[in-house]
Amino acid sequence: MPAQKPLIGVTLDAEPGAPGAFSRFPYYALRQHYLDAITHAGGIPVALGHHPNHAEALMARLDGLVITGGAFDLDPALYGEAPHPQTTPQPQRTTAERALLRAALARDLPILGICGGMQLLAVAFGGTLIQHIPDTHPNALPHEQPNPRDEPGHTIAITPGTHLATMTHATTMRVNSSHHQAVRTPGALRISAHAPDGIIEAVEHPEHPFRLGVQWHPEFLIDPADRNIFASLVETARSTA
Ligand SMILES: N[C@@H](CCC(=O)NCCCC(=O)O)C(=O)O
Repeated sequence: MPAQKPLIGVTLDAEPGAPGAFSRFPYYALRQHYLDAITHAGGIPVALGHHPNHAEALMARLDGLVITGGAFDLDPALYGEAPHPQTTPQPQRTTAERALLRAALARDLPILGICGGMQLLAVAFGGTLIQHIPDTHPNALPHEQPNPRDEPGHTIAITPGTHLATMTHATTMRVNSSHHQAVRTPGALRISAHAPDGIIEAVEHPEHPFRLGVQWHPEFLIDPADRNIFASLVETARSTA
């Protein structure tokens, strides 16, 4: 009997609703790329709403977790800082995602954090963030790339000997970029990729086979190695289900 496809939870963005928007009422939102990338890798994606009290029951039924990105920022109080003027928290989403992350960690599930999700993962392991790259890194690359997000914005160098290097079989990747913040210190995680300007582009847990955060959006599948990331997530979820 073929192995069952693993169920991979995927966090959602939330919009308040407005006349002329998708709905006048509050709604969840998510680009289709996320669910498509998991499906193409052999998993079954499951969209997760913002109900922290469901987190443990949900992760008990799921085999992995993807914490997606969004046009918002973590509350800097989570890493001991005062807010920067350019920092825009989304408390309801962060509360829900922190509960899902805690529940997934407690069950030793594979976790992929994408963009803002990488930042949440780093902070959960004691890391800190750069709240607004242009202020502290004036010579940085344009990490909010001017060209379309389905095109590469810059390259990254992958740290040899890391899980990211092993799963991608790559030393460099071409990635898109859509962020104004970045990981400043990785806490208990290790750095597995940098941009040419030194900005941290990936972090991972050194002992766990798949607790990975990436600053770019691999769900666009721009670089062939992006497919390896989702394949490794699904295979880890399948083998540990
Ligand atoms: N706080 C982060 C958020 C970056 C991020 O998740 N961007 C994604 C944009 C929307 C999307 O396409 O998902 C930062 O700005 O650094």
